[in-house]
Amino acid sequence: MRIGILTSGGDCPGLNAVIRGAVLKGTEINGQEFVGFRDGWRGVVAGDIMPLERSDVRGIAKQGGTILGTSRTNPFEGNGGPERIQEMLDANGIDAIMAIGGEGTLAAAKRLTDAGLKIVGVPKTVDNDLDATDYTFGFDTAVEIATEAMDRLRTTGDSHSRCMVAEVMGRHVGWIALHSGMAAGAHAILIPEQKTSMEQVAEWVKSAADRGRAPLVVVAEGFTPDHADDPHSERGLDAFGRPRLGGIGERLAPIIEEMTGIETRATTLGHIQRGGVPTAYDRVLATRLGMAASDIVQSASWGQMVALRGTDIVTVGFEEALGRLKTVPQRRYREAAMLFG
Ligand SMILES: Nc1ncnc2c1ncn2[C@@H]1O[C@H](COP(=O)(O)OP(=O)(O)O)[C@@H](O)[C@H]1O
Ligand SMILES: O=P(O)(O)OC[C@H]1O[C@](O)(COP(=O)(O)O)[C@@H](O)[C@@H]1O
Ligand SMILES: [Mg+2]
Repeated sequence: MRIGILTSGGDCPGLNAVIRGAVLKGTEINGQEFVGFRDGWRGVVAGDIMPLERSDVRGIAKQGGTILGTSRTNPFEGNGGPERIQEMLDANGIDAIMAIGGEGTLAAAKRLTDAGLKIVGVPKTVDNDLDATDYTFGFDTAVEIATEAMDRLRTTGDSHSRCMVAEVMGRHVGWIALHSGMAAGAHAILIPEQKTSMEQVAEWVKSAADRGRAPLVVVAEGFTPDHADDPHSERGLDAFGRPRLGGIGERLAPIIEEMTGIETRATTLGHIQRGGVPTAYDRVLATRLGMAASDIVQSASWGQMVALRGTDIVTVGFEEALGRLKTVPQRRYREAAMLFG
């Protein structure tokens, strides 16, 4: 069996560990061969293929990014579509595709599988918002980076008696904000799932300042204040037509300063959260998912993806994977909010 691997959508730390896990298990145990598609579905549509042998994945588990490159190409557009892709696979002797990506990548994979292509999936999202898996690789690394940044913001905030606003990723869900904010002892955490008034934010900030603390406010980029209708976006649309988020922290800082009288500074962490080496936890999770993905190709489980349930790697269908976003439950938000202010 010859398998083509692709990574698609936004990158995150751990993608290379998945590739290595799949190639090692596949070549050493399952008798498989591998090639890589460059830049996600773009490489599939264009037949842009690179070698992927055991020696090509040496030492890459600790490398950030993806050695295959990524894109947000839609495989049904341009010269794409299931017939053309099947022709390309036949021409290159490729039997199956292993797609590593988020809900968009898996939606494309499902449509192609429904049309008869042999595809398995590995879930990828730094936001940790896929409901069919308990955790995704990259999330732990992002939380670790954000927490370290917030620890640093707190010492400079303390020195100047300022309020510090830290903006983290999280388009639809506030998992990175919730976990890094709790870890750093934030005085307010603002997430997309929870409408919050600026009066409430100002109250938390003043309460922390009254106790002699430099307030730390953590905000997810997808947070919508209760006076706005949509998340803040000022950078146009991405390749898939979605608004590019980011900048809400800079918007909130002057409002907080105005309402509290406390000098306030904002920092947007942005892509720093997605770059660099993955944590040990993410390397282990990604390696296990890659190994399991090789196994489900071996069992011809087309239309299935590997997932984490508790501490076990399991298999779920693409429909289930695409069914629902994993949002922060109210009870988790309320638990964190008990410590605000
Ligand atoms: N319904 C769909 N049909 C085909 N392709 C899709 C669909 N939805 C999303 N995509 C493709 O999925 C990819 C991006 O989605 P995803 O993997 O979720 O990553 P991200 O959320 O980081 O952008 C792109 O290649 C996009 O064109
Ligand atoms: O700058 P890019 O590559 O468009 O990505 C930014 C977006 O990707 C995300 O990190 C989500 O990506 P995931 O698909 O990994 O969950 C968002 O938090 C953010 O809005
Ligand atoms: Mg996504």
